[in-house]
Amino acid sequence: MEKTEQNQEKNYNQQTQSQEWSEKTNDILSKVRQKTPLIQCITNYVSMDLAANTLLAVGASPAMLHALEEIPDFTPQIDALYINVGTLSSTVLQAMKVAAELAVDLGKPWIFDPVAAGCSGFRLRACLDLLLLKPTVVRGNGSEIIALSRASLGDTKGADSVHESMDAIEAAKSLAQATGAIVAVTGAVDIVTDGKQVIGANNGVQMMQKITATGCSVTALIAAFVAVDPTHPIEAAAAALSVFGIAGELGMKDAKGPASLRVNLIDSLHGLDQVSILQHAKITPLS
Ligand SMILES: Nc1ncnc2c1ncn2[C@@H]1O[C@H](COP(=O)(O)OP(=O)(O)OP(=O)(O)O)[C@@H](O)[C@H]1O
Ligand SMILES: Cc1ncsc1CCO
Ligand SMILES: [Mg+2]
Repeated sequence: MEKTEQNQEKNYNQQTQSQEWSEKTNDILSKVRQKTPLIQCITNYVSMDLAANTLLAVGASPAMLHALEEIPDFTPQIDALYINVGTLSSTVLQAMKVAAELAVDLGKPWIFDPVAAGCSGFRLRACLDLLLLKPTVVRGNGSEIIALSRASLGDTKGADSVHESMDAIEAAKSLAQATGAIVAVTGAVDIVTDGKQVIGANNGVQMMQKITATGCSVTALIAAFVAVDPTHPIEAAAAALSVFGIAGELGMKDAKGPASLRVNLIDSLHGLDQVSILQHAKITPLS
């Protein structure tokens, strides 16, 4: 086959794969709207409002219940558990561990956001302990995923990343291999890996970094997507990342800055339809 023909075939295959990913994304969002999964969120105080509104906007039911005493009654009722260590304390860490163990025992997915993992010994140890409890998906920024994969304190700026997501691809792959979790890294390009294949989701706008807890909220969204498609967590994670990014792109059109984008993001998520998803989703295999 000639080189131009080979290139044409490669382009055709890539376009077909992208189209299939867009359709998958639309299907999973439709399932969330139909099934309205209940998501228990043990998350940080900063993110509670935006994460709950993100879940409601796509049709899921958020429940921000984090008391240890409530876990035996409540966790059996949920469709997925979301754990985020953003404003960690020893009390809430205990509740996180008990809830994660129970979710695993009950066969329910749990999704982990290791905010600022490389910032302090207490936080790093807590994150490494939680990883041993077998999360279905881990989603962090570049610095968080690099710190976890090296199991060491590292270059980071609190909850903000000092790394590009693409710089964390190898770290994400080795973390996925070591833990058995699907690992997602957000940034200019979001990536998702099971340790072998790497999928890129290329939606979103830079201004999303200027709204606190957008990362926490997209992890909550991943939990809702995995809740309705628990046997395909890599697809569910890529779809959630793309959907959140598309909502950011649409919301940016008449935003004046981060505050109006925050409002528009929720409106766009709520109004997202098949046409917008098929037109805007940019998910492609990177390897
Ligand atoms: N440069 C960028 N261009 C486009 N989208 C971006 C960019 N940077 C981040 N995003 C998007 O912003 C959202 C949050 O990602 P980010 O990596 O900032 O998470 P985070 O650092 O964990 O945030 P937080 O801790 O505030 O919750 C994701 O949906 C991501 O795709
Ligand atoms: C700013 C901040 N600090 C702890 S959690 C959080 C929200 C973004 O991760
Ligand atoms: Mg974060």
